[in-house]
Parts: sequence; structure tokens; C-alpha cells
Amino acid sequence: MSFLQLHGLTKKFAEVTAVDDLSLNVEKGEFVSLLGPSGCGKTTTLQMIAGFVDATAGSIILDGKDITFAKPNERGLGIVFQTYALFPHMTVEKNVAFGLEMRKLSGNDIAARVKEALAMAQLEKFAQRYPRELSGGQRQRVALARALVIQPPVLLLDEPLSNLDANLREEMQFELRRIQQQAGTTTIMVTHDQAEALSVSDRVVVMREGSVIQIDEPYAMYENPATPFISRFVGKTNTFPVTLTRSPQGRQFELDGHRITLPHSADTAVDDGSEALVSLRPEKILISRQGQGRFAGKVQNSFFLGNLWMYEVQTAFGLVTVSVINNHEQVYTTGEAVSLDWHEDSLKVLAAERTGDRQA
Ligand SMILES: Nc1ncnc2c1ncn2[C@@H]1O[C@H](COP(=O)(O)OP(=O)(O)OP(=O)(O)O)[C@@H](O)[C@H]1O
Repeated sequence: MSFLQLHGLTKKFAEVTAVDDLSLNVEKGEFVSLLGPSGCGKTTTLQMIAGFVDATAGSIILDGKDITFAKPNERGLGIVFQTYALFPHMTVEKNVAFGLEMRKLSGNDIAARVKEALAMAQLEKFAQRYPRELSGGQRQRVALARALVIQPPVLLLDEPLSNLDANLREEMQFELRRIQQQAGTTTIMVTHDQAEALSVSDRVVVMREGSVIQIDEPYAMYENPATPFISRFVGKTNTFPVTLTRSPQGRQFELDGHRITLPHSADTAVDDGSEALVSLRPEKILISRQGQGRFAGKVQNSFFLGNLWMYEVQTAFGLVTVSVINNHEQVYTTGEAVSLDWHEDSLKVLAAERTGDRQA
């Protein structure tokens, strides 16, 4: 039996269904992210788990116990809010000790556990500082230490890195993962940042309009998105509308005068003759000097991203984004004629979605 089980969890606010029949099993020690665009119901789900919002329907089972209607303090979960919500008038040490004092542990136990939590979050030398005397990353580590010191069965993180600047954010992603693994705490994080979800999670849950649309490990989610929406939301991709036909060699479509046969691995539930979208990641495309690949194009824009070059290439089938690792190789310039190619295994075929799904 899974450690945390959400069964058919639903929340309605008057006419708005914020969360619609959400089911999810989380294993002990697992790090699961709820990922999705603004308003998809991530925070409401987290708040139902925390007990701040009552479920309209469904149940929450933690370690075999039904906690659907338990009060937040009876659940004893660790929570880190977006704003950290540290006590400004308390030192780091006091902030971290607070939850243990409320639970009336002995002075010695409190001192030992605070010491351990501060060490885990690498905060020992800041123990006597006040939150205002800390950087954003240090405050975020205090919030984590404070949540973990009570040894909660589940740690809930609500956009924990969104207040940090880009560099620090990346650093803290790894730090967050390290601390979570060291503590071994089952963790659920809400985020709208796909890179963050992919880099720290054991599994990612993509939500849209209150519903779960895919649950997978990060690599599988990126490589095999279930819908065009996920292929655009999780990472960047190029999509081309095509019509699939069947031949003795397998499923085929035509692009810019070329017949392309899909490998069996890319076979799909899409019916023959119906419209489909082919998804092709920018880093899976090979760009070369004119004539070396199957598809002709012209570089319309190039962007230098440090580790990567991104090219937008105009082709007969639309604007294609290509990314190339910056390893001192040839750089293509705007206006240059190039050709593109790819390995057929890189193609993913997805059923075209309803109209509202066309914008990521
Ligand atoms: N207290 C409330 N009363 C009415 N509607 C609400 C309430 N809380 C949330 N909603 C609605 O429920 C839906 C889901 O909101 P929720 O905050 O869970 O989304 P989210 O995915 O966390 O979005 P964000 O990333 O912007 O925080 C939204 O349409 C929101 O407007």
C-alpha cells in the first residue's frame, strides 16, 4: 500500500472546479512534483493535503490512516511556503526549534535535533542571525530546516524556489534534492517551472484545468509526452501537423516532399488518415551546411545562450527551432542557407488535441 494516497480528490469553489477527481499514490521517501500552468489546481491540491482546504469529494490516506478531514496540526506535515514565513523576531536557531518547543520536547532533545537540522541545511554558522540578516537562499534553507526538524511524514513545498534569482534558484534545486534525500522525507512540491520539476523529482504530475494528464518519471515525461500540450510545456519542442498513412514499411507521413516512415517505437493510437502532430525536440535536430541534410532551410535568427546556440530556421514546413551545444564548432549566421535532418527515432507522434489545447 502506498504511503500517501489521494483518491478522487475534488475541490469546487462555487462554479469553479479547482481540482477534479485527482488520484495519486506516493511512495515513502519519494519526491513528487505537481507541475502545471497558473490556475490548474496545484496549490489547491497541496492545501487539501495540508488540511487548509477541505475536499469537496475524495479521500486522503496517509500511512494507512484516513486524514481527509483531520485538522492541519493533527496531520503533523512539514510545510514550506513560497514566502518562507520565518518568524522575524527569532534567530535562525529559534526558528528551527519552534516546532519542537510546541511539541514540548525536552531541552536536550531540542538542542540535538536543531543542531542536526542546521548541519543538514549547512546553516551552523548562521544560527544566531535573524532572518533579515540572511540572503534569500539562506532563508530558504532555514524554512526547510524548520519544516524537516519535526521529522514530518510528508514535506509539502509550495513554489519554494520562486523568490530566488535565476542562478541561486538552480543551485538551490540541487540543494533541495540533497537535503530531501538525506532526510528521506516523502515530499510533494508545487511548481510551474518545468526545469525545476524535472531536475529534483522522482516523478512529475502534470496538471491542467484541475485534472492530472500525465504522471511519469522526468526522463519518460520529457521523451514520451502524452499530449502536444505536455510536449510544449515540459521542455521546448517543434510540432508539425501531418496526416498519417499506412504502408507495408509502417506508418508514414509526408514532409517537404519527403516520405518519412515512423519507427515502430513511435507508432501511435492515431488512426490512419487522421491528423496528427509530430513533435521533434530542438536538440534532436542535426543542422549542417546546405545540401548535407534532407530538409532545406534558412537561418532566420540565432541566439547565443552560453552553453547552447539556438537557431530559428525557416523551412517549407514552418519555423523550426534547433539547439546546438556550444563546443566551438561551426556557427551559422542569420540569412545562411542550411539543411536539417534527424533520426526517425527522435520523432514523437501525438494525436491532435481539442482547439483549446493548441496554445501551450
Ligand atoms: N478560495 C478560492 N475561491 C474561489 N476560487 C478559487 C479559490 N482558490 C483557488 N480558486 C480557483 O481554483 C483554480 C485553481 O487554483 P490554484 O491556486 O489551485 O491553481 P495553481 O495551479 O496553484 O495556480 P498558481 O500557479 O497561479 O498558484 C483557479 O481557477 C483559482 O482561481
